[in-house]
Amino acid sequence: MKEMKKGLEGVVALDTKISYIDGIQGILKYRGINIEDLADLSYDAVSYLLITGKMPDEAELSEYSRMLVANRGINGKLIEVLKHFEFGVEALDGLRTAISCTAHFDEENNQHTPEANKNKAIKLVAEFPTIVAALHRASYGDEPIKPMDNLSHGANFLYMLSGKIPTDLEAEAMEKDLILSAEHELNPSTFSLRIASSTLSDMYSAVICGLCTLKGPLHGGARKGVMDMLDEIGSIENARDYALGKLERKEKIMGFGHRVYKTLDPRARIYKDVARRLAEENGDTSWFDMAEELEHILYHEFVEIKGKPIYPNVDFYSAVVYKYLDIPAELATSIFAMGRVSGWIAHCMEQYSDNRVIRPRAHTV
Ligand SMILES: CC(=O)SCCNC(=O)CCNC(=O)[C@H](O)C(C)(C)COP(=O)(O)OP(=O)(O)OC[C@H]1O[C@@H](n2cnc3c(N)ncnc32)[C@H](O)[C@@H]1OP(=O)(O)O
Ligand SMILES: O=C([O-])CC(=O)C(=O)O
Repeated sequence: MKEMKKGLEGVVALDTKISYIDGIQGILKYRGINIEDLADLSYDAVSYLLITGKMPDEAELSEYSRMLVANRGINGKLIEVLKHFEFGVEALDGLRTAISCTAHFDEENNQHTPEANKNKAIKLVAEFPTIVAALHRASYGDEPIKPMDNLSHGANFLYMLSGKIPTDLEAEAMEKDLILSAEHELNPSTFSLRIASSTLSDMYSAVICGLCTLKGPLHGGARKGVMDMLDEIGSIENARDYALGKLERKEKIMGFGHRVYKTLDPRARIYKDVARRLAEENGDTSWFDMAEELEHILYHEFVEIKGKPIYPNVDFYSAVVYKYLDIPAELATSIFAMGRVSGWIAHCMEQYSDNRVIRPRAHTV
């Protein structure tokens, strides 16, 4: 039996054309394009790029956006189901069940043709924001707000959440958030989705595997963890004691560290810039200042204790962005999933297109 690598660290499990990470230099590309360049596009364009492998031309993008807009509405039966969820702690529990319901309502669910999969992909990308917003409103006894056709994917989500049209900067922040969250090679949720896809299970089931794996606090759940942590710290003066206390108790600090990046996650840099701009627009930079202080403290403390720094990951400044967008912490993981769903679908399709069942071995002790 070969050497066992705990947590599969450094193990290469498959070939992919979808994304590329250089964890030493801090480079991330989707389909060969740097994340810094993608961050200025629309989520629709990036979603199309991830799923089809090709940057859309004007006509292709307009047709893709038209199809997404046409599929934003959700089934009335689903809205009735959402009203029965007790929720307020982690919306992803409701989202997971809701996606399972949408599979029941889709007659193509168990059809495995490329055409059926293309239709499922559109429905999933289009419906995620509507479901998350409707779930949230239902938890307060409010009726869902109908999607607005002329708003971008991100801006429409913010509108469906609160009923207010977002400012230009808020809309830009939401689009960027979805783009930056959309894809990250063989992260845990994508890996679990690829395993499900490799058994030739259907796309909804594979996406639900992704959702369930994203939820954990060591993965996408860390974004909510950061929002809760910022609340707990409360003010910049408390940041040092909080960080030192955590390190002394050998507890993980949410939003820091990464299996692959040994330098700053390139997405964190973009998020930080957006968070700073939102703080300035808001006229209250306290969340941003507290986060930046924590980043500096941890960097220096890690150098002191472990001889190397620790950096914020994608979940750190995204949480600060959510604070300024007035997004409740319990929605953070579900909003991450709204972006990631395009990457998941791309991986599901890539697995189907050149499949071998994923089945490693265990070392029996
Ligand atoms: C979207 C995403 O999934 S991004 C990641 C989101 N998750 C988080 O933010 C949770 C906090 N971070 C972590 O738990 C980890 O850094 C992970 C899960 C992201 C990566 O885990 P691994 O690659 O297994 O690293 P591991 O946990 O072994 O950490 C290596 C060392 O750094 C320390 N370390 C890593 N992250 C942190 C952290 N956030 N806070 C404190 N110490 C940390 C570990 O204690 C360990 O120290 P040791 O060598 O003295 O034992
Ligand atoms: O790649 C990972 O392990 C986690 C991550 O950053 C992501 O999923 O975006």
